[in-house]
This record gives sequence, C-alpha cells and structure tokens, in this order.
Amino acid sequence: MNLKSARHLVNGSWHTAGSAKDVTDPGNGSTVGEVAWGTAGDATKAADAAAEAFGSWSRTTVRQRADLLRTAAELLADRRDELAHTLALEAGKRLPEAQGEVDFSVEYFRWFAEEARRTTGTVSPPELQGRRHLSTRKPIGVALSLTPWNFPVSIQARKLAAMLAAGCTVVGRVSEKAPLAATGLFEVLHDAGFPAGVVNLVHGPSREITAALMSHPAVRAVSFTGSTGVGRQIMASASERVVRPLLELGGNAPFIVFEDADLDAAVEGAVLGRLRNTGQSCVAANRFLVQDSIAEEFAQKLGARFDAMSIGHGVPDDGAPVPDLGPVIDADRVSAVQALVDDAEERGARRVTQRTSVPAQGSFLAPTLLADVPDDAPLVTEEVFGPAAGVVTFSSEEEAIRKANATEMGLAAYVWSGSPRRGWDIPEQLEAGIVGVNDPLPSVAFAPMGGAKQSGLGREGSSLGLEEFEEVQYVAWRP
Ligand SMILES: NC(=O)c1ccc[n+]([C@@H]2O[C@H](COP(=O)([O-])OP(=O)(O)OC[C@H]3O[C@@H](n4cnc5c(N)ncnc54)[C@H](O)[C@@H]3O)[C@@H](O)[C@H]2O)c1
Ligand SMILES: O=C[C@H](O)CS(=O)(=O)O
Repeated sequence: MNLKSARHLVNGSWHTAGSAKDVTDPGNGSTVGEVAWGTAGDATKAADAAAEAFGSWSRTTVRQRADLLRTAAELLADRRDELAHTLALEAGKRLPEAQGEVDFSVEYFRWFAEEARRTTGTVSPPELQGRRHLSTRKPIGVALSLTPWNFPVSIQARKLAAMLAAGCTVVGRVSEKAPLAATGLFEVLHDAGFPAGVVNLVHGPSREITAALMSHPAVRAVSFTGSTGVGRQIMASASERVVRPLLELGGNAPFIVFEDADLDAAVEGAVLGRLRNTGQSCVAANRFLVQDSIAEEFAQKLGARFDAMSIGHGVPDDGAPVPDLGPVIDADRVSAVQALVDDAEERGARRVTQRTSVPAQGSFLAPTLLADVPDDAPLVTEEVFGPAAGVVTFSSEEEAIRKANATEMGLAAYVWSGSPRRGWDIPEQLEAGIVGVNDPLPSVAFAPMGGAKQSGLGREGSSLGLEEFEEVQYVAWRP
C-alpha cells in the first residue's frame, strides 16, 4: 500500500494530478506524507467515471455486491496494522484507538455485505381484480461521500459500505488534515476488485471540489459528516439540484449523572466519553449535568482521573507505553479549546484539574475540568471538540431534561442511573438521536447513527443506512 501519498482514484487508476500539500503529524509537527491537490476538473472527471459505471454496477446482483464487500472487509482486516499506524500518525491518535477505528471500519463492510441481501420490496393486495401493486428499492445513483479528519477511516467506511451495498457508484473526498489512511481504505476497495469507476476519490480544495461534484448531473445523493456550519452549506447546495442530503453534524452531548448512579462507573464512563480521541468525537460527552447531591464528589473523582493521565505522542518510541492521551489535530484546535476554558474561568467557573504541563512540540492540551460553570458559558453551550469540559448541576429530573435539551444540537446524550425506570423514561424525553444509558460508547455498525435538530438528517449504519441510498419505485400493473 502507498500510505505516504494520498492520490486521486478515478476510473480505476491512481494519479497525482495537480500540486500536493504536506500532511503533518499533530504529535510533533513532522511531515507524514503528502496529499494530491486537484481541481474542479479532477472532481468532474471522477463524477463522470462514477456516472459511466453506474449503469452496470447498479444492475449487479446483491450476491455480487455482498461478495465484494466481504472481500473488502477481509482485506481491510489484513491491512489493519499498517493502516492504523499511518492513521495514528496523521490524525494524532493513540495507536490502540487507531487500531480500534480500523476494526470498526471492518464491521461496516461485514454488516452491509449482509444487509445488501435484504433489499426487499412489497406486494400490496389489490382492490381491483387482477391489478398488482409492487414497490421495489433501487440504487439512487452516484453518491458523494464527504468526510472529516477525526475518524477519517471509519466515517468513510460507514458511508462507502452502505452506498456500494445499495448499488450506487461513489465519489469520495476526505479531509486534507488526515487523508492518508482514508486513501488506504479506497486502495482496499480498488484491490478487492470493485470495477473501474465504481469507487472514485478526489483530493483538493474543499469548496471547489465539492461545488464541482454537487453540480454534476449524475450526482443524486450526498452524505456529509462534519460541522453544522458546513453541513448547512452542503444542504443549501443540495437544494439546487434536489440532491438527497444525509448530514451527520456537530453535537453537544449532555452526560447526565443521577444520584442513584454507580458513581465510580459514571466517572470511568465520563473519562471515556469525554477523552476518547482526545475529545474530538461528534458523540463525545460535551458537558456533565450532575445531580447537586453528588456533583462535588463526581467532579473531584473525575478531576483526579484527568490529572493522572499521561500525555504524549500516540505512537511512542519502541517499548515505551502508549500514553493515556494524545494531541489534538492542530494548533487551531488547541487555541479554540483553550479559549472556551479561559472564557468559562472568566465567567466564574472553578478549576478542578491542575495546570499540568504538556509536551512542548505538537498540539497538546492537558485535560481540563471546570465546576460551577454558568449555564450560558460557551464551554457548555458549544461543541468543545477537545479534552475539556464543565460540570453543571441540577436538582430534579425535570431540570436535568430541560438543561439537556437546551441546545440546537441533538446527536448523542448519556444517562447514568441505577434506576431501570430512568433507563426507559429519560431517553424518551431527550432530544437526541443516540442515547447511551450507563454506556459511554454506543456506536455499533448494526444500530442507527444520526442526529436530531441541527445535528443532522438521516441515519447511517443499520438497515436504515442502506435506505438512504435507495429510491423506492412503485409499480402499478394491470396484466
Ligand atoms: N455527526 C457525526 O457523525 C460527526 C462525526 C464526525 C465529526 N462530526 C463533526 O465534524 C466537526 C469536526 O470536523 P471538521 O473540523 O473536519 O469539520 P468541517 O465541517 O470543517 O469539515 C468537514 C469536511 O468538510 C470539508 N469542508 C470544510 N469546509 C467546506 C466547505 N465550505 N465546503 C465543502 N466542504 C468543506 C473539510 O475539508 C472536511 O473534509 C465537528 O463539528 C464534529 O462534531 C460529526
Ligand atoms: O465523530 C463521530 C464518530 O463517528 C463517532 S463514533 O465512532 O461513531 O462513535
């Protein structure tokens, strides 16, 4: 595999048209590889190839598609360590988390290989003698898969596996901040034997490439994961040609801890929920809502866990242990998270964690927990996307739910309680697409992933993920 150079894949051939940009390691600023920097013309060629391939690919049998997806899953599993190593370097991940991301990606190919075979329709009983009514599901057309840097492999896998299972052809664009391992994923698909033009990839300036792809007449669906701001722009441009949008956008997940929760388990859940991928996950626990009777104990225990974390490069030199926390993606993310923390402190929030020093080279931040955070502090009203969070208190179930829902975001939410009743009742009242009850890591390939409110439209994974790339056709038939 060529994991040093992220090239374009167009109509079954790899190339590096245009200029190139360096890809850097957030853990030390060194160059990891380079990404080809194409133009709108390259994007149009990729969409042309996908359009040309659609006719024959959309008519393959589900058996053929399932077999290729299974082959891709096996090949991806074989290349796991190589891909994970590059992914860890370019995205600043801890090596075990990068390995976990590739393993998770394999699951999407396995799941959609199976799900492809369940693309069934219905036959409705007629009201007139002899008449027939059938509905069938067909691939929607050329689909775009546009993804961010935080889980660059698994988010592409979630989209690509569903699109290909449905019978769509694809053009992908990945974030220039972490394009190498994701390009390795496209190489897996190419090597697995997907026919020329079925899977295409183009790198380059986001606006120009996306605009060219969105205006291509064969493009019928766009699946975008990223910030809500860019998601709005994608949705606006999708309206011009009535392209079907699937949007997985930002979050602001409340992590609600009731006084009947197992406190130590809640603290461990909070560590994972907040600090997985150095806090840069769309489903991350963004703010801690804790019942006032246990809030101080929760904050002290969580603060102590944060303070005890080792911080360093996610792929340490030979023999050294992997640290508990890696870098964030770049210096801009360091400043953005730091600004939220400084602002909350200026508003009167109390620092629970110590001021730990971090490695001088690379984009590092010490994990930070603040208590007594005012309800209107951006640290709790905005998506932090980094290793910092605030604790806000509540006194009743009603107050917890009101505060949890007081956001335009609605991707994930977490509830920690020992009460089975609360396990049922609270999720029903939360405006979130995903709820973890005593579970900080809800994502699995076979369950629907997606958000409510401004966190997005549509669902990925599960059987619903396949339907996003299908068109239902109804046939009324008088034999
Ligand atoms: N809901 C989810 O499943 C999910 C998953 C991961 C990340 N996210 C969200 O993504 C955000 C962080 O990722 P990010 O910083 O890469 O997001 P981003 O929106 O800045 O970028 C996402 C992708 O869009 C591209 N892009 C940027 N500006 C664009 C434009 N004007 N037109 C077209 N494309 C453009 C980027 O190059 C990148 O590939 C967070 O808000 C996070 O919550 C959501
Ligand atoms: O950033 C969002 C990720 O897609 C979250 S998860 O890997 O699905 O949990």
